[in-house]
Amino acid sequence: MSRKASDNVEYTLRSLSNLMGEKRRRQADGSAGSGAAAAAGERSLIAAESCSSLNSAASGGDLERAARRQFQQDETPGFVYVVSVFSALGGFLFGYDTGVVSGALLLLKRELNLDALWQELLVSSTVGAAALSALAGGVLNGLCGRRPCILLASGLFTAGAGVLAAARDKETLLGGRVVVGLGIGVASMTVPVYIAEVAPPHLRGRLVTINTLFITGGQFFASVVDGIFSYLAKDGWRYMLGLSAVPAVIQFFGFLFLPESPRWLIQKGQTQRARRILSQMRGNQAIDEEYDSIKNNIEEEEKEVGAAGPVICRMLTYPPTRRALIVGCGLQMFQQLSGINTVMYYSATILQMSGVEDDRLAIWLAALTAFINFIFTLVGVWLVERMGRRKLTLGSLTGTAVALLILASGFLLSAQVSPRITLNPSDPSRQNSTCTKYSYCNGCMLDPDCGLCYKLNKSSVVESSCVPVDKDSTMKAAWGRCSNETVFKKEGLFWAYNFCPTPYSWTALLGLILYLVFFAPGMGPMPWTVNSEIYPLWARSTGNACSSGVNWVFNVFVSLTFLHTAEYLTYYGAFFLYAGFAALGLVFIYGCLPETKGKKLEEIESLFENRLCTCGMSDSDEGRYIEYIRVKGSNYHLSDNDASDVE
Ligand SMILES: O[C@H]1[C@H](O)[C@@H](O)[C@H](O)[C@@H](O)[C@H]1O
Repeated sequence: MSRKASDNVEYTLRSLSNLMGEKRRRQADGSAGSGAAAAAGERSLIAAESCSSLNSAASGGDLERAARRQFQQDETPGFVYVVSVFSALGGFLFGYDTGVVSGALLLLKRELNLDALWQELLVSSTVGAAALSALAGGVLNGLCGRRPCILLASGLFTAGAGVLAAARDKETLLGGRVVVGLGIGVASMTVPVYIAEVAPPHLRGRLVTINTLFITGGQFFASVVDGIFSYLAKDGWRYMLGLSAVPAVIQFFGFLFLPESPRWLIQKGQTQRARRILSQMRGNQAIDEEYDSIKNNIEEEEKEVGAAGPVICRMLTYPPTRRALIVGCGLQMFQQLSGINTVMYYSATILQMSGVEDDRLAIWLAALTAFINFIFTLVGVWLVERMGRRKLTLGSLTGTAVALLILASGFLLSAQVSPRITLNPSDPSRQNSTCTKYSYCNGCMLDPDCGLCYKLNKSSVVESSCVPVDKDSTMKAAWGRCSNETVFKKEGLFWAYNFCPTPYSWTALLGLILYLVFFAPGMGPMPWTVNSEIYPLWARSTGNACSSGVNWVFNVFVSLTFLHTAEYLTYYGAFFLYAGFAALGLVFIYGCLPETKGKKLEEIESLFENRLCTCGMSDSDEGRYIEYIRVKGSNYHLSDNDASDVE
């Protein structure tokens, strides 16, 4: 089954064009002349061959013109983009439905009187359901194909949005959130696979990364919708939760007209349909070679791995797929362990900590955070085919780890200069409260039931007291000086829930911004992109199901443990811990993640033939651009050093 890259030969004038461009650049440098002559003498590669088309274009000018003409004609048809964008609506819904709930909860908890447990249930039920359905999605994808799974996901999104918008009680809401979660899980594992399978190799990274762009776009859009409808105290949450039906319906109807993945069809023996769809996706480009390569690959796979036993067992017993699975799941695990969702969730507090007093402003600034995540994912779309997956992921995770250290240091410095509590007012209802036991703001801040009421003298905190927070709104105290928002603000009092006002708060803000700038282009999208390409066809659905499942399981794990981790290790401890995970992830990625840029899906398996985690050793080869050119049945392997041979 293993195919050496050199077996997958490609006759490509585009490569010639690239090589000639390189040659021209060298000539312009004035240094190419002698080198070119020597190299040409050594291997008069192309000229010596009897390829009539090349011979007829013997002069460099003709050849170049022919290459350019071919290059211009080889344009990717718009259809591939249409298909990718329609599929990526699944990513948008994933982002929207995971992002919108925080704003909806602010309104819901008042209207339906939700306690902490119910709020927690409404958030984690979706993520938990997504974990389960991502795992089940593997079987569905293998049996029914990618298209029915995308249709199923959009159906679930639509149904879930309808139930949520019309819900009369919390139980119905819970049901709706579970249905939406089932849709998210199926979409999160199917969409990247589908896009990777229809995209041409040179655009695959970019098109799959667009799916993550849609995820972060969905999160941004959700935060804007939350901001807008937060002004509508009654039923605002119905609009927030119901709006996702719009893109879901668009995707559903769009996909009724869009095709199945040609690779899946070939695997199922529906070769005529597969050929038709493949040529639709490739426009004027010849598809024979790609078609044969996919077909041969499937046949070889069947011969070598056999079809007996569950796919996951076959994957685990066959070393290349076992290694790919470890890399894919490892990437997803480290994505979540670097704390993205905690940082996003916590952004409003970090912003408040840095001096944003107004609650509404904090909501809008949280939308700004989501916007930074979105815009820098766009940078990733731009970079992925330039830098390649490996360098982009390594660079991104290094920056993420440094940003986490800055974020943690911000919290650490703030904790060290944590204001002292100087006033201890007694509860008028004489109820016992834990809040009075804290002598410093730091302890008060970590207790979810308490907040700090204080005044400012220049920039120092004075007359501070730790008092219970109002059960309905974390923006004010349950009783005392800070219990009436309009009055206490007029009197020059401030209320801090979840944070302590200190002169170092800006460090945390800097850490937050740097975190998003570095995380979003690489660690955000690459785990999804890489997973969509590293498994051979027979293992692709199962591989993606497992790795998406790992992503969701760690997502739940990190979100559920954050508050406890912060309680035991304090905030800075929690962020130092994430920085530690990011550092471990760096070692893992440096050692184990091979470069998949520009390779055909069928070639990628050969990257996992060597022992696991030996990629770091071959880093020096990475920059070399390798082209395989078939000239009348012969295979030539040209490194960039051979560019001069072409003319
Ligand atoms: O790739 C995405 C993206 O980075 C999102 O912002 C994040 O919320 C998801 O958990 C992650 O899987």
